Amino acid sequence: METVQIGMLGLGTVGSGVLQMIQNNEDKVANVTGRQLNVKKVLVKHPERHQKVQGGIELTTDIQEIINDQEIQIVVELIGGIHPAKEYIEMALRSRKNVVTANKDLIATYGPELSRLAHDNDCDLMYEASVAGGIPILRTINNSFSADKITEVKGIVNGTTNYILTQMSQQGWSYEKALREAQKLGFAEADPTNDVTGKDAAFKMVILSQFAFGIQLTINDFNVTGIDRLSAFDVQQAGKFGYVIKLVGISRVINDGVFVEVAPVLVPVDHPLATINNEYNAVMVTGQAVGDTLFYGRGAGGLPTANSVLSDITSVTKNLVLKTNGNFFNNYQQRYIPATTDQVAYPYFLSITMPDITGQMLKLTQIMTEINASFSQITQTEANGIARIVIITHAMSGSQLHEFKAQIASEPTINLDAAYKVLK
Ligand SMILES: NC(=O)C1=CN([C@@H]2O[C@H](COP(=O)(O)OP(=O)(O)OC[C@H]3O[C@@H](n4cnc5c(N)ncnc54)[C@H](OP(=O)(O)O)[C@@H]3O)[C@@H](O)[C@H]2O)C=CC1
Ligand SMILES: N[C@@H](CC=O)C(=O)O
Repeated sequence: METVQIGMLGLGTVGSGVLQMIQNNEDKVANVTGRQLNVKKVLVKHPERHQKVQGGIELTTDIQEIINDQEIQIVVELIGGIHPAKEYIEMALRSRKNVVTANKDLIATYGPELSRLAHDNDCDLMYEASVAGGIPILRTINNSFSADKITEVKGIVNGTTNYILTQMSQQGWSYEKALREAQKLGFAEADPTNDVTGKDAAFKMVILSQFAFGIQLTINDFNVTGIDRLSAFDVQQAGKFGYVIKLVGISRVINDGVFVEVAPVLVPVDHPLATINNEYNAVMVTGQAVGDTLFYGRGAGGLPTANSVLSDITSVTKNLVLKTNGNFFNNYQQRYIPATTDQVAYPYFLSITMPDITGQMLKLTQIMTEINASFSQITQTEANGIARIVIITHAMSGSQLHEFKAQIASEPTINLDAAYKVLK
């Protein structure tokens, strides 16, 4: 049987998982594709850390050793970040090597440019693992929603923050301890800033929106809020109201436009997304014909993510056998029209603090009446010289929220600490 030679860039959490899967499952892969897979060379930064690598695999710190190797037909990029990953992928594609990557930062930022380069060189560029780790969501949207009109894609698409929120609420861990553990387990990015600030989830929503709606966004086109400023008080108070707080990405068609956001939201405890814990992710895709569908699985971690990388490697291999490489991974294209804030209506959780509560409830009621909004739940507490009022509103538009914030800002003794959407 012929062998397809692979050059891998990176041998960290995901790279090690890919190596393990290729070695453990070679019979099945050969049966399915008609080819043996062999990882011939691996690019790393610190070769001294990888002395235990076996199986005749050559370690290198020089990308040219992979690019100039005529036997290598597939380059698997698992180093992460934009540079030098972008340049390495460009070199590989220009050398007519097919590319598989798990790099959402890169695909969300330069996906169209790299896809065009791949196409121009008759090569595949596939990136199933870039969204929701082990959940096969991109191919599912491509293949199984090819005719249905998708109206919304939303979900929990970052494993690190979901792990942190779960440990904080279920084990009472501090934010710092939960983050350290997520790093140890290999869920977090090399620099976890993108995880906790919502940027990693935003990259994934850019890619999901492209697959679901054919639109090309950047993460600067929509609001991105992470969990790094979420307070333990708000998490507890949401629980008392019957909600859990999750970092949720939403991409939703409203009239002719699309509303996109990544932010902490309150999810009712009986909503399917409320039950997604630890590093698990879930993506809910709503189609006009099919209605709601839910895809659930591990969103981070070596082997789950490696499974998605392997699904791309086997797809590329089948294309090599059939000589059909060079098609776009996704070629749906529509113009992006952002939904206006007037059109986007959700109930809100508003967390408000003040030194003294006297007369403030009346003030808040007046503001809500002025902006034509109303409360559905409200609670007040006082501790350590700080009074807090927490409100859940009925649905209000983004413009009403904006007006509420403006009026609160003009009140010297009232602070709006948090305003989170509430899922229905
Ligand atoms: N971890 C996860 O759960 C998931 C990760 N991803 C994505 O997969 C990719 C890889 O992630 P992960 O495995 O966690 O990352 P790691 O940080 O664990 O591993 C990165 C690897 O890349 C190597 N590397 C980094 N920079 C260079 C460079 N300039 N030249 C050569 N080698 C380099 C490192 O080498 P060395 O070991 O020698 O230092 C290391 O082996 C990222 O794009 C990430 O976003 C996607 C889904 C889930
Ligand atoms: N850091 C990411 C890894 C997978 O994409 C996450 O936590 O989800």
